[in-house]
Amino acid sequence: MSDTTIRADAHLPRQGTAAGGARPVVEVAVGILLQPDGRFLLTSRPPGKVYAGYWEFPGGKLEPGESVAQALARELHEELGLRIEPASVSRWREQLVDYPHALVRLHFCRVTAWQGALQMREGQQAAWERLPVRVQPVLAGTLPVLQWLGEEAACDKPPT
Ligand SMILES: Nc1nc2c([nH]c(=O)n2[C@H]2C[C@H](O)[C@@H](COP(=O)(O)OP(=O)(O)OP(=O)(O)O)O2)c(=O)[nH]1
Repeated sequence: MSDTTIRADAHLPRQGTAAGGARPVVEVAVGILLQPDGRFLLTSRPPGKVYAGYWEFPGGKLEPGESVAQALARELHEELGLRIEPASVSRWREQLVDYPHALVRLHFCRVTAWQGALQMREGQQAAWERLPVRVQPVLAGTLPVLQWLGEEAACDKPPT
């Protein structure tokens, strides 16, 4: 778990804080679909959702009783028509993000195999990207992943 919470749009009021109690944490499963050549899949948030048009990794909220891997498999199928096997999913990092609309814990998973052709089932867009990414804007809670991928790529390079 990252020891820092990202506070997105800090100037905006937070929903769910009026009663003064602790804000519930919304658990979210997120998939980083990686091609052998290093490209990864970003999708745009569909019309009608908060931060519509922002780019993110595919995924969504856990339903009651679901594991992260189960939620990710369900979301990838619902949103993109892709099927994944648990063996091709590995939990990577977590990040807490404090948005005006919700406090979310993002469970980032690396996915190296999937079946099916991409279908944009929610009116979103998809792009196979490399660093630096061409699509904009990128969601605040998604930006750290780009930094982590960049750090990994730097570590993989031979010393000059
Ligand atoms: N999928 C995804 N969500 C992200 C990323 N980064 C990030 O901050 N988030 C946040 C945005 C949302 O607050 C939350 C995901 O919730 P969502 O509303 O998209 O989830 P969902 O698909 O289950 O939506 P719904 O059923 O309520 O329509 O996680 C990311 O890279 N991918």
